[in-house]
Amino acid sequence: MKILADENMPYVEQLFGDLGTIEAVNGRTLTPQQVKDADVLLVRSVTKVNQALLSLNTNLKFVGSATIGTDHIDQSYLASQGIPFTNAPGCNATAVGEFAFIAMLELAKRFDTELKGKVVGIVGAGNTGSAVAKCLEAYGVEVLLNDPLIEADDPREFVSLEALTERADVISLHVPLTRDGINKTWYLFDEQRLQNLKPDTWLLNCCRGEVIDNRALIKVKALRPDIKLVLDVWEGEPDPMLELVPLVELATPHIAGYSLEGKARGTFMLYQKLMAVLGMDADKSMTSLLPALWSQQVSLDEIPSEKALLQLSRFVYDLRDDDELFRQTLLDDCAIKARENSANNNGFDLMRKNHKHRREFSALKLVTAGQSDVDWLLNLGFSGVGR
Ligand SMILES: NC(=O)C1=CN([C@@H]2O[C@H](COP(=O)(O)OP(=O)(O)OC[C@H]3O[C@@H](n4cnc5c(N)ncnc54)[C@H](O)[C@@H]3O)[C@@H](O)[C@H]2O)C=CC1
Ligand SMILES: O=C(O)C(=O)[C@H](O)COP(=O)(O)O
Repeated sequence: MKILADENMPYVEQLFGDLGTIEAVNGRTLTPQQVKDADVLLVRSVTKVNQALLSLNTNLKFVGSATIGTDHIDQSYLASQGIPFTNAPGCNATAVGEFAFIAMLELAKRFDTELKGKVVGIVGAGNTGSAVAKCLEAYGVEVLLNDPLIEADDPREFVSLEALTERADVISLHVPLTRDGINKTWYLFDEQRLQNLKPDTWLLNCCRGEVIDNRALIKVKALRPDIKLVLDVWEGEPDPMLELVPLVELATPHIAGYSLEGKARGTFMLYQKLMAVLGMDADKSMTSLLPALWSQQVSLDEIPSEKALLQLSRFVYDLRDDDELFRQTLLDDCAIKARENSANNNGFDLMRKNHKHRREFSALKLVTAGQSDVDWLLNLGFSGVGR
C-alpha cells in the first residue's frame, strides 16, 4: 500500500509504517502526478483535495486530513467517487483554547490591566470556542457565547453577535470558514462590524484569516488604535498583508493548534479511522508518542496571581517567542525578495514546519503546599495538582 503523507504530519512512520510504504510530500505544492498511484492520502490544511488533484488516481482508498477545518477538502467530490474521508474534529481544540487564553493574559500584562473582570465574547461555540471558554471559566472570567447554528438542545446560553459585540471587552473567533448561506463566516467581521467594536476591544482570530476582511481591518485600525489585535490566521496565507502585521499585538503563522499533543491526536485519529476502513485493529497507543516536557513539575507555594498564572503559562508555552520569530521571518522574506527580486514567501511555511516545541498545560504537573482552592488550576488543564 502506498501512503502519501504531508511532510509536516508527525508520527506517521510510527502509526502507519506497518501498513506499507510512506512518501512524505510538500502539501502546499502537491501535484496530480505525485498523487497518481497513492492508496492513502494524508493531508493538512494547506492541500486542496479536489477533482483536479485526484484526476490521475484510480487507486485511492482513503483521504484523511489531520485538521479540524475542512474548507480545503471537496467532500462532495470524494463522496461521489466513494472515497472515504475523515478529518480530526477537536484534535487541536485544547491547543487553540490555551493559545487564545494565554494571548489574553499576555495582552492584560502588556496593557497593565487584568483579564479577570473583563467580559469575553466567543463567536462559534464548537470544540475550539468551548476550549477557550473552559479556560476562561476555570479562571473566573465571564463568557458570552454566539453560535446561531448550535444544536437546539445545547443547554448553554447564547447571545446575538450584535449583543456580543456591544458587551464584550474581548472577542475571540472560532468559526469554520463558510462562503454560503445567511450564517456564512467569510468576512463575518467586515468594515462595518469592525467600526462598531466598542472602545478598547481586543479582537483575536484563531480560526481562518478570511473571517475578518483584512484590508478593512488595516483601514479601521488606522483610525482606531484603541482596538488590540491577536492574529494567528491571515487572509491570503502564506502571504499575509504585510502592512497588517505591525498593527497586531501578537502575530503568529497559523500555529494556534500546533501543540505536540494536538498534532499527535490529529494523526492518531486518522490512524484509527483508516484501520476501521481497512477492517483492522488499531492496536497502537498515542501517549507513547509524546516526549515529556523539559521539566515536568512546578511547586506552588501560594495560589497564583494573574501575573504568576502568566508565568506558569509561559513555562509551558511562551507565545511571545513565536510572535517575535514570525516578525523576523517576514522581515527576512522581504530582504530576500528585495535582494533577489523574486517572490519569496517560504518563511511562513518554514516556521510552521519547524514548530515542534509547544506543549499543552496538561504536560505540567503542579505541586501545591496543601492549599484548598486549587481545582480551578486542574480545570484550566494543568495536571496533578496536589502535594
Ligand atoms: N488556527 C489554528 O491552528 C486552527 C484553526 N481552526 C479553525 O477553527 C475552526 C473552528 O474549529 P472548531 O471549533 O473545532 O469547529 P467546530 O465545528 O467544533 O465549531 C465551530 C462552531 O462554529 C459555529 N458557527 C458556524 N457558523 C457560525 C456563525 N456564522 N456564527 C457563529 N458561529 C458559527 C458552528 O455552529 C460550530 O458550533 C475550524 O473550522 C478551523 O477552520 C481549527 C483548529 C486549529
Ligand atoms: O485543524 C485546523 O483546522 C487547522 O487550522 C490546523 O491546525 C492547521 O494546521 P495545518 O494543517 O495547516 O498544519
